[in-house]
Amino acid sequence: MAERERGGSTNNCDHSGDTEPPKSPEDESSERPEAQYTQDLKSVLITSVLNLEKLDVDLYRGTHHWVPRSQRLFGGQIVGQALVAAAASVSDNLYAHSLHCYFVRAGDPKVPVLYQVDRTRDGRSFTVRSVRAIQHGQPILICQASFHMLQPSPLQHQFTMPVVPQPEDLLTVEELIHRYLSKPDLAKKSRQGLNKLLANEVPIEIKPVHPPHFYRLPAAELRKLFWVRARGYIGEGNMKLHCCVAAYVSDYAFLGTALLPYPNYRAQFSASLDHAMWFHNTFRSDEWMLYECESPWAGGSRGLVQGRLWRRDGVLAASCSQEGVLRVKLVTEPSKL
Ligand SMILES: CCCC(=O)SCCNC(=O)CCNC(=O)[C@H](O)C(C)(C)COP(=O)(O)OP(=O)(O)OC[C@H]1O[C@@H](n2cnc3c(N)ncnc32)[C@H](O)[C@@H]1OP(=O)(O)O
Repeated sequence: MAERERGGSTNNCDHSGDTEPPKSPEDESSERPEAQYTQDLKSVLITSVLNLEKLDVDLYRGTHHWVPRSQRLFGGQIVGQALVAAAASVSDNLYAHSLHCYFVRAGDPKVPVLYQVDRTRDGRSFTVRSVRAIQHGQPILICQASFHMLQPSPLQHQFTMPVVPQPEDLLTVEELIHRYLSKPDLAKKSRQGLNKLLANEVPIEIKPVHPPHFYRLPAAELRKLFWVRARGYIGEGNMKLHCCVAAYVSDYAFLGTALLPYPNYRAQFSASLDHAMWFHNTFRSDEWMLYECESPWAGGSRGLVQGRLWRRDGVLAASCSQEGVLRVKLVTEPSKL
């Protein structure tokens, strides 16, 4: 990991000495042998994106890796970095259980983001942190994160994970794009669009359960299901870090779920307004998780989306919610992703 100056880095992603949360037998998920991981490159999410530079007590600086075409900062990056900053000031026996964020200004990809942490309260079992992400002297995100000491309880239930094909039986987005690109009759404009998508250096891997029809109007599909994991190796590490990675991942393509019932409309302007997450169980963000996304409501140029991140053994890892502004126009072609 590249060392940062001035007091080192926050996520200290190796965390090899960190205490891990106790595991129940169903928590033991080992889908890829450790030997195979070691051949992979370390995830850029932990070497760079979530590796904040510590400037002072409770003050950090984060830089950008992948910037979306909108040229505003990716919301998941800001939430993930805010959670890294918050987690740095809580003790090792506390785990993030929820966060609530508002995106109040568009992030500027030309300058870094400062994260200022307020130690709101240290309780007996719960600890709360407030984080302001700042650019040009003004907040772009306000985030509240709460951490909890593990406390066993007889109350325990969850929904059941949807039955879907396993990731090994599905293609990645890149493989799907290559398949389209191999079609000789593909229009030049479509080819250019797909090549642009390929050039995206998104640090996460995705396998859609229902492969998108990039250039045909899809049948109205109300639920989005895809397998997702961080690119590269993160390792058992500590659970706080996996939550930060999941926060990053959870915002990717999330708001688009609210457009699924409207294949004839394309977003002219879309931006997430808020983002909330609840962490339920231990998981590894560098292992395949099923992201089940649905939109219970849209109206008034806004849409609400809700998501569930499932471990592949059927354990509910996290739940997410987001509202976004969606200003659309009528089109004859569907969106490209
Ligand atoms: C989908 C990707 C997921 C993401 O990661 S998004 C990244 C994370 N989220 C964000 O960056 C959002 C940050 N927050 C913000 O930018 C602002 O708070 C937010 C949501 C724009 C609201 O700020 P306001 O000042 O109230 O802005 P606004 O809504 O009035 O204008 C925003 C742009 O929309 C335009 N607009 C306003 N009313 C419109 C209308 N009726 N029809 C079409 N366009 C309209 C308005 O001109 C403005 O455009 P522009 O930014 O000036 O180019």
